[in-house]
Amino acid sequence: MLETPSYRSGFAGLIGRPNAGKSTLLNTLVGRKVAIISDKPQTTRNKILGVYTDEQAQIIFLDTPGIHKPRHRLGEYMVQVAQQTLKEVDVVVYVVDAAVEPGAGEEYILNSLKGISTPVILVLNKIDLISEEQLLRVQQFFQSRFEPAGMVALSALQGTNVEQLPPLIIQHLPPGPQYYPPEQITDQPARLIIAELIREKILLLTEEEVPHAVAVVVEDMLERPGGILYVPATIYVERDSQKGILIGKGGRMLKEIGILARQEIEALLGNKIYLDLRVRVKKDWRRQEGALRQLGYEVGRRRPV
Ligand SMILES: Nc1nc2c(ncn2[C@@H]2O[C@H](COP(=O)(O)OP(=O)(O)OP(=O)(O)O)[C@@H](O)[C@H]2O)c(=O)[nH]1
Repeated sequence: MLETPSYRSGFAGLIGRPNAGKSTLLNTLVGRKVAIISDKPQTTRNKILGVYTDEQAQIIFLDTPGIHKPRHRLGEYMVQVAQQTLKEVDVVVYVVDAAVEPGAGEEYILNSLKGISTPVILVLNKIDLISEEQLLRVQQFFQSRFEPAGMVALSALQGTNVEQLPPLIIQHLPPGPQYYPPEQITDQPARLIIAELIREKILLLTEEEVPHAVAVVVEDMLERPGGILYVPATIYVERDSQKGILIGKGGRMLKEIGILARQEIEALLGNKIYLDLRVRVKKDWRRQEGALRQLGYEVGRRRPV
């Protein structure tokens, strides 16, 4: 993990109408894996779309559900989630299709931005399709509605000016560590899958009351020298007796769970891993809202650390 005093890292909320070119932009910025990642169903509120890393900073792009599809009937919840996300991120990246005249969809988004003090970077996309006059017109339209903290006209598809975007975002990020190894585009789906695999092994090896009382949280995925991925994971149970069963005599049960899970995870990731399993008791976690939230069973912002 790179951690220098001048390094910056933080969250960018990606917004824009459907078809504005958000995925294309992320693909150009971050790499081809992003599209695959965004296909995976995820339950987290703030889905990580991709992670951009360079020498100066790391930008974690978050999805903003509820803002992308203004035509859909939105529950109050979705609107709240969207607003909340916009407030919580360090910077908002608003992607616009400059090849279409701004209409009701953009007005909806502009409205959502009202009353939010987060800096907004305006991306006028698809400049390969339009004349300079049209670009100027679109630019004026947006500038008459709000004050962007930065603006760039680019073509996500052709890559024109795309390199100008990260510096605009980075200047709004706080100092912080590199949360993810540079080659890792996102680890959310991987973490969830690994947690499920561990849980599956527990179900296989234990019986009765234990399986239902178990929650598994993969705390991190860190690259260690030699290409080994260090994966600390916590198994939560409700009672001391369950903890005893899971650990087993002389730690045998936990070891067995670890071996079985590790084999499958290595096959899945194609990487050597060091699985560091711990068992913790969280009394009656299933009944406690706070505990549930902590375990990721409810909406709530979780920094990826
Ligand atoms: N000509 C041109 N086409 C682009 C550009 N960027 C994106 N597109 C095209 O616009 C369409 C929509 O792009 P996406 O990246 O899927 O848009 P999106 O905002 O992610 O759309 P949703 O997933 O519906 O929210 C695709 O056909 C892209 O190829 C660009 O810079 N120039």
